[in-house]
Amino acid sequence: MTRLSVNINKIATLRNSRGGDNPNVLKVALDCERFGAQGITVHPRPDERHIRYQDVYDLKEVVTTEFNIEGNPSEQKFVELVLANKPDQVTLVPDALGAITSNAGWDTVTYRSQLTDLVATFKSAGIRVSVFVDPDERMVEGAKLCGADRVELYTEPYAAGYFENRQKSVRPFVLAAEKAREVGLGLNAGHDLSLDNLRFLKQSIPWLDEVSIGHALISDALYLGLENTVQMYLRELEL
Ligand SMILES: CC(=O)[C@@H](O)[C@H](O)COP(=O)(O)O
Ligand SMILES: NCC(=O)COP(=O)(O)O
Repeated sequence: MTRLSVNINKIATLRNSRGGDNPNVLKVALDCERFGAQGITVHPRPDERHIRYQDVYDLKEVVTTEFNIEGNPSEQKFVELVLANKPDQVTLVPDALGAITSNAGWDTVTYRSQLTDLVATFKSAGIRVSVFVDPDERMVEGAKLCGADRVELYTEPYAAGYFENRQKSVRPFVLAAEKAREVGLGLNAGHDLSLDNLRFLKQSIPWLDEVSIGHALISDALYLGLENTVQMYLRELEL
C-alpha cells in the first residue's frame, strides 16, 4: 500500500495572509486524517512563510497518523525542532534559503559526511530518516551509505514532462526506485504530484511506500472540497 501524506503548507500560507487563525491548520490536519489521509507533512522554512515552528509543536500534539517534518538540516533550529517533536519521519531537503520552493535533491556523495552525522542524530532519537534526492541511482546509493531509512524522489521533473511523454518522464524514477529496492531503502516520492500524474507514477512504481502531496491537492480542494479531494487522491493510489 502507498500512503498518502497531505502536506498542509498551503493552508498555513492562507492563514498567514490575514494574520489570524483561519483556516485553522490543526483542524485541517485532523480533517485530512478523518477523510482518510495516512499522514500529515509540514515543511517549516526559516522565514516561516507558511508553517511556523509553533505549528509543528501544536500538530505533534494532535496528529495520529504519520507525522512527517521536511526541511533543511543545515539550520540548527530545524534540527532542534525535529528532535523536540520526534515525528515519525524527518525528510532532509537541501533547500536554498531564497528558493520559492524545493527544487533539487541532495548530492549524497559530496555531502556524505554531513548527512551521515545528521541521519545518525535523528535515528538515535527514534525518527525514521528520508533523504530527498533526484532520480539518480548514484544519489540513491549515496543515501544508503549515509544510513538513511528511505529516499524521497523529487518528482517535479516527472510532472513537468508528464503530458509530453509520460513514459520518458517516469523512466529515471523507475530506475532510481529499482536501485532503492535493490539496496534496501524505503521509497517516498513528492513534489508537483497531482490528480493528472499520480496514478501513472503508482502504476510504474507499485512498491512506493508514501507520496507527500500538498500544492495540487489543496488547490484542487478549492473546487472539489477537501473531503472529496483527499478521497480522489487515495483512489489514484489504488491499483
Ligand atoms: C520537499 C518538497 O518537495 C515539498 O515540501 C515542497 O518543498 C513544498 O514546499 P512549499 O509548500 O514551500 O512549496
Ligand atoms: N515532499 C513533497 C511535499 O511534501 C509536497 O510537495 P507539493 O505537492 O506541495 O509540490
